[in-house]
Amino acid sequence: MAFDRFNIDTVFDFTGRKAVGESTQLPILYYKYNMNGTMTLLKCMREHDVQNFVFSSSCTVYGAPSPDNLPIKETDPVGCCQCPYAKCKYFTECLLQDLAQGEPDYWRIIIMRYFNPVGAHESGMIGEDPRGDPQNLMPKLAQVAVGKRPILNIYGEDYETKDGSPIRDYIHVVDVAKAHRKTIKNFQDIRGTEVYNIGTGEGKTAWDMVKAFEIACGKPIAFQMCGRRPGDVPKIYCDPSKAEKDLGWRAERSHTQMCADLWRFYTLNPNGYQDASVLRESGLNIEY
Ligand SMILES: O=c1ccn([C@@H]2O[C@H](COP(=O)(O)OP(=O)(O)O[C@H]3O[C@H](CO)[C@@H](O)[C@H](O)[C@H]3O)[C@@H](O)[C@H]2O)c(=O)[nH]1
Repeated sequence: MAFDRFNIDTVFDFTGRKAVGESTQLPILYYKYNMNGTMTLLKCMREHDVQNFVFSSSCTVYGAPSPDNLPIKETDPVGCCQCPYAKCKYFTECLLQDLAQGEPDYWRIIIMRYFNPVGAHESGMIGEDPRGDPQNLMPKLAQVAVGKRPILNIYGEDYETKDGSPIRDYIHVVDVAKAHRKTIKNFQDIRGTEVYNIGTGEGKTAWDMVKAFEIACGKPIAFQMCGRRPGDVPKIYCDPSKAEKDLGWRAERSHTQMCADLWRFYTLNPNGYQDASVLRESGLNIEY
């Protein structure tokens, strides 16, 4: 087991399934993967005296916030969740709070509430390679652009937004990675749990992302308007100022850069990581 073989002081838990719509169809799978895995990990950590834990949570724990309550802060209410995926994140946050209350001088737990991470590393060598049918907007958009999928469904045209499509706080995945690096220096100041919003603070509609992606790939995206997707919230974006104050982190990359980097990854890797052995053998060393 890794805990016996290595001298571990901090665990980052990135595991789990992550599709809102899919979770409404497969709740047992979500409860099994997204909660049992983290519980087992925490048990092993305690047995091996590892105190520092960073949990990948999600903005979905805020449920569907009132438009008057945006941008959303870490202190705003959580738990009124719209789908099983979100409930698993919320229940795991509850477990972490309970652990910290039980042993306040032992655990040092950072909960990162990601908004919508998208994009790829600017080298075009590291990106998302979904197995099977992707559920999220950006990989689907990229698949339409490369011709792997005929058309993009746009879920909802009657939300109260400038173009009728839902608003999200899309954040470049490299900015998310950088936020994690910042946490490592901060554990000495943490007792119990600390929660951070990891977003840009700016809301974009699904249409904004489609238009930005069309510019990145230089071609129109075939689309069709569909009804609302179960479990979707109309509008959410965050106040990320706590992460800036405590961790010295803020998002630096725009939504146009997210699209450009994602498109570079797809054009350089049309078969995803099927060719990953080539990457390993090349001795690639990517700097963050
Ligand atoms: O084919 C698609 C897929 C999505 N959307 C819309 O695009 C937006 C974003 O959807 P998606 O990319 O699936 O993200 P979310 O449902 O907002 O949830 C994502 O973002 C959360 C916050 O980080 C994560 O916790 C979840 O894992 C992740 O699925 C939503 O308005 C969807 O309705 C479409 O219009 N068509």
